[in-house]
Amino acid sequence: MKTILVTGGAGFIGSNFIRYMLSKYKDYKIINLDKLTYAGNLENLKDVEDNPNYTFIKGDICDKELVEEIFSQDIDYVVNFAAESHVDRSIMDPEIFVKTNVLGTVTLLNAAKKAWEEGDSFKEGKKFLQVSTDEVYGSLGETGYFTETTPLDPHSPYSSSKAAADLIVKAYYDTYKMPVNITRCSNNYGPYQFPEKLIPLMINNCLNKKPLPVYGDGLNVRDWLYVEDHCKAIDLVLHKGRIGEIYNIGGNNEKTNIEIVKLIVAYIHDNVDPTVDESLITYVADRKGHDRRYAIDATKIKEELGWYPETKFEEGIKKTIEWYLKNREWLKNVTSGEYQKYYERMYSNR
Ligand SMILES: Cc1cn([C@H]2C[C@H](O)[C@@H](COP(=O)(O)OP(=O)(O)O[C@H]3O[C@H](C)C(=O)[C@H](O)[C@H]3O)O2)c(=O)[nH]c1=O
Repeated sequence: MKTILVTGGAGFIGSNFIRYMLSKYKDYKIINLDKLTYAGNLENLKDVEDNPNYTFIKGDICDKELVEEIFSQDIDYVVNFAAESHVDRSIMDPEIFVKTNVLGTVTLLNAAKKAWEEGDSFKEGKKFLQVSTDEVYGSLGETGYFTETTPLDPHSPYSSSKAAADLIVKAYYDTYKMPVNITRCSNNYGPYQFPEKLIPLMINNCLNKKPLPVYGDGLNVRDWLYVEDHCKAIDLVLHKGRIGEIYNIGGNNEKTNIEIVKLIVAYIHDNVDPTVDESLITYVADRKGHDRRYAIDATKIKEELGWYPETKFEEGIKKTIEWYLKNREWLKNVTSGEYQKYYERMYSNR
């Protein structure tokens, strides 16, 4: 029996992780601490809300009192998903990214340290897992891959805040020998992703026959990872990762943005609405400081823990689009109200 504190569990990756863990470990307790920002949604966990092993707490990881109170329970693992994660929003409004991503991480680390310390060391079997991103490494040219030893060179306020948090986590290992791991994943896709990110945004716009805004020349490259494969990797690192280590988690699946958009258009055209076609694609002003290419070398996690991305992209993207088609009500709910204002602000002057 283990108790895991999952932060940001009502978000995209966090909710997929909670679902995965509850179904795999019937005797694990999961506490989900989530602030329920615009991107966190309890609808994402409707199917598990009555599970006796699952508890939800609404709150901010920056709230020291609340976090310390949660640690009055015997927490074995922390998996810190809670983060402001959208690069474009970080360009418009950096402050909240530093607050949640950096200060929030330190608040969690401090509470875990206080609860787990035993004399000069830490109680057995505890771990703090920081979920990070390949964006901390910066941008690649046409060749090469990020390894765990690639120097940090973040460019956006978002990636800089994540790099700062990674360094704080590392400092707690270097200084206090706190049991930590850092994972750095590539671009995730799959069910429950908020439609500010490329794939669900394009699906939603196709379904509403709205222009498909492609930044710059559309040739930026991302390495796409199916969210369930990411959850499996985190589970492995949590249980078997060597203390103090960083693990890259990549999809081994590089695609240009325009390839992704055309693929979504073709799927919707062929399966849903034949009037949706590539004429919806609209090239718009580029993202400021837009990283050109991300590509991950995931040799370490494969060799040490036997993990590799199992889901082929063709299969994953099909499952993803079909999930959005089956969950149009969810899509409609998350894109009403505030989302419209965000969309106007983000795209009207591009
Ligand atoms: C929303 C949008 C995006 N794009 C481009 C910009 C990027 O080159 C690519 C993917 O953008 P997105 O914002 O979905 O994701 P990234 O900026 O690569 O970052 C994502 O993957 C990493 C790992 C994280 O850590 C971030 O949290 C996560 O948001 O599509 C467009 O061309 N048009 C659009 O409307």
